[in-house]
This record gives sequence, structure tokens and C-alpha cells, in this order.
Amino acid sequence: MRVGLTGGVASGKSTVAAILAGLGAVVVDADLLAREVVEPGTPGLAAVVEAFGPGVLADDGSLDRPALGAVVFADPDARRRLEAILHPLIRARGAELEAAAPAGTVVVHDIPLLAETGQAERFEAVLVVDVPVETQVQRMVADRGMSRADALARVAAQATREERLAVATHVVENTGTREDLRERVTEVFDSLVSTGPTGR
Ligand SMILES: CC(C)(COP(=O)(O)OP(=O)(O)OC[C@H]1O[C@@H](n2cnc3c(N)ncnc32)[C@H](O)[C@@H]1O)[C@@H](O)C(=O)NCCC(=O)NCCS
Ligand SMILES: Nc1ncnc2c1ncn2[C@@H]1O[C@H](COP(=O)(O)OP(=O)(O)OP(=O)(O)O)[C@@H](O)[C@H]1O
Repeated sequence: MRVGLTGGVASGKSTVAAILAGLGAVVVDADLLAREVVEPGTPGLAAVVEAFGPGVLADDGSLDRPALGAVVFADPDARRRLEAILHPLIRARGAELEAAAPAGTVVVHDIPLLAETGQAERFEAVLVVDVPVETQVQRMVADRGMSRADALARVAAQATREERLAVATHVVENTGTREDLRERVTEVFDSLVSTGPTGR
């Protein structure tokens, strides 16, 4: 079964993905792949430098992620150019990892921009991790040391809560404790495995 997992920045997707992995799912993490495809020496990194200039490289030749983030989260055109380079590479690698998963496993694709990129129909079920914007911002500021303005810029670069909820087959609210989250995710996983995906 192919399951999509999405949610706004800092909503708790990685936490949900880790719980699902513990329950036996194979997780394909788009954020991780987005890092893999721009590792030093890759065609992905070369293409990014070609498009954005050597100013997005750190002294050791790796991608300077904060520098590139400052550019693309302030400029939607720049963001689209970056996405046009990286998304095909990320998708191709995700398909490879899925093909390598053992038969019969639940493969969960953790994709931050699933709603934005119109991918919902590719999945038998779509889990949306839902929190209020203020919770996203507080987590980015408290856990990642971001300024409030930078946190709000990331939120503004993404779909609204409503747009994401519109593609959900299962909503995972993450406004309670981590234990509440584990219970809800376990309930959703059990229902997917025992009764199959619903809602499509
Ligand atoms: C701009 C980059 C270098 C900033 O790196 P940084 O280490 O600060 O962030 P990281 O990659 O860990 O992403 C953290 C979160 O930011 C949000 N985010 C990342 N890219 C985007 C984007 N293009 N649009 C909206 N939100 C985004 C997502 O919620 C993601 O989970 C990086 O995010 C990137 O390469 N983005 C383009 C690739 C992409 O679209 N990734 C999203 C998953 S496919
Ligand atoms: N229920 C919760 N209670 C308190 N903190 C939480 C809860 N769920 C997640 N967090 C914390 O919030 C932060 C964001 O969670 P996580 O990294 O899972 O989100 P994400 O959606 O994967 O983020 P990103 O979009 O940046 O990849 C983390 O520091 C995580 O430990």
C-alpha cells in the first residue's frame, strides 16, 4: 500500500513518520532525499550552483542551506526555479526506494509539498498532520532557533491548512502530547492495515 504523509512545516511529520516506521512501515522521506540529491559532487548540486551562483556554497563545497533558504523563502520565483531542479530528482529517487521495499509493506512517502504539487491521487491514503499556524511558528522559533519572521516566511511558502485538509483521507491532529500523537497514529495505521485505505 502506498500512503502519502504531509503537513505544514514543523507540524510533526517526521515524528509521525518515525512512529509509522516503528509500526513496520517503510518511510521514504522527501526532505532527506532533497539533501541527498545535492550532496557534494552530485549533478543536483552543480545545477543549483549554475542557477543560483557560487554564493550558495559553503567554504567546504557543500550547499549552504541557510543561504539558499534566505533566497528562496523571500522570492517565490527563485523558489520555483529551485523546485524545478530538485523535485524531479527527489521523485526519481523516491520511486527507486519504493521499488526496493519488500512486497506487502506499507510504504509511506513523507512529502512536505504533497498538496502544493498535486500528488494526492498517487496515493491510496493521504495522512495530513494538522496543527494551528501559531504552533508551527512556536516550534520553529523554540526548537530551531529561527526568527519569527523566517518561520512565518516558510509558512507563507506553503499551502494553507484548509488546502492540505482538502486532500486528506486521514487527519492526524498534533495539538496534544507526543503520547496522544502515538495513539492516533497507531489507530490510523491499524485501520489502514486491517480494513485497507478508505476515502478514495
Ligand atoms: C531551501 C532549502 C535549501 C533550505 O534548507 P533547510 O535545511 O533550511 O530546510 P529543509 O530542507 O530541512 O526543509 C525544512 C522544511 O521547509 C519546508 N520547505 C522546504 N522546501 C520548501 C519549498 N520549496 N516550499 C515550501 N516549503 C519548503 C518544508 O516544510 C520542509 O520540511 C531546502 O529546503 C530545499 O532545498 N528546498 C527545495 C526542495 C524542496 O522543495 N523540498 C521540500 C520537500 S520535497
Ligand atoms: N505533540 C508534540 N508535542 C511537542 N512537541 C512536538 C510534538 N510533535 C512534534 N513536536 C516537536 O515539534 C518539532 C517539529 O516536529 P517534526 O520535526 O516532526 O516536524 P516536521 O513536520 O517533520 O518538520 P519539517 O517540516 O521542518 O520537516 C520537533 O522539534 C518535534 O520534536
